[in-house]
Amino acid sequence: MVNQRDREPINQEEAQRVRILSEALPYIQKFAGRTIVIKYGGAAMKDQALKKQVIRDVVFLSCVGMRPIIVHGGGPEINSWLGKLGIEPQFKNGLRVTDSDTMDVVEMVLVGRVNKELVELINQAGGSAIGICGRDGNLISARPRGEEGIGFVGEVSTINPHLLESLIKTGHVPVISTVASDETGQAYNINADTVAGEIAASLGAEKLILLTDTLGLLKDYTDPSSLITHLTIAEARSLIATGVVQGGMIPKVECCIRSLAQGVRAAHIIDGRIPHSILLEIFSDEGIGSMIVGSQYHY
Ligand SMILES: Nc1ncnc2c1ncn2[C@@H]1O[C@H](COP(=O)(O)OP(=O)(O)O)[C@@H](O)[C@H]1O
Ligand SMILES: CC(=O)N[C@@H](CCC(=O)OP(=O)(O)O)C(=O)O
Repeated sequence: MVNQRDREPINQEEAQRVRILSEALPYIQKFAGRTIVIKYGGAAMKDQALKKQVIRDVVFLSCVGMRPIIVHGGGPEINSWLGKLGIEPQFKNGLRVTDSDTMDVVEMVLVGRVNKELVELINQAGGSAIGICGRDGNLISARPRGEEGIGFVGEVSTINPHLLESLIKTGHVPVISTVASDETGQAYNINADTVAGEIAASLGAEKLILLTDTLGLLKDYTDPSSLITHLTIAEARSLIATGVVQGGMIPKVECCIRSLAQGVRAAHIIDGRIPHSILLEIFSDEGIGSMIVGSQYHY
């Protein structure tokens, strides 16, 4: 071991490392014990190296005393398995048309593959993940969305947060697939953004973070320099009404608004393609991507 008096003076690289660690302290203190719901979308899951960084970020949050929960998607992987089985994926208003065969594939892919891979990666990175779907512990009761010709697409009827509360209190990281059943046991396919928003609301989460494949909310989504960094619920509603927010971004903004109205403190739409985007969001004042807040929020 080097005697302290013989040690070289701290070099620039070490100084930088120490500064970064020291700057993290106020955020660790602010968010320790707080629940952070992260929706990890299939679009941001395509790159295996990035996926491992997302997982490390989640394990980091858990190790410093925060309570992360992952709600995952997996749309591209479902499409790929449907293709292997000769079934053409179909969508209506961004939601998958889910007949009985498609429902079986959705459940097999989300619960059997995507969920277990994420659980495995978290555990390999030193965390303790538990994979569940809406059916486990009566977490989510589903009801049909009831739109003509859309099949077994569901929406959340109720959330029972007790199982999640006991898992996060004991340091586990719940990893949730968004398949749930109704009172007859019929399975439904629910959009993962919607589920993440409802879970965040039911737990009074500190933050809802939606990881996707765009910088955040853009005024003009062909122009990256038009990123909207901060906005209120009212401004978010007007972006939908004026058509600035379109397609797959509509359910994201809607679930942010719904969760904020039910007490979540801040909702973030961030770019999962940026390495360590979760840490960049949580451990800096400026954050990244777009942050939507309720009117009572103080920066
Ligand atoms: N105003 C906007 N700002 C940014 N992206 C937008 C906007 N309006 C629509 N989009 C689209 O929404 C997409 C994200 O939704 P989606 O593809 O459903 O993501 P995920 O698979 O992560 O759930 C973006 O890639 C972008 O094409
Ligand atoms: C009803 C509906 O569309 N369900 C989605 C559920 C998965 C999901 O939301 O995945 P992403 O977040 O990767 O898009 C689907 O079947 O693709």
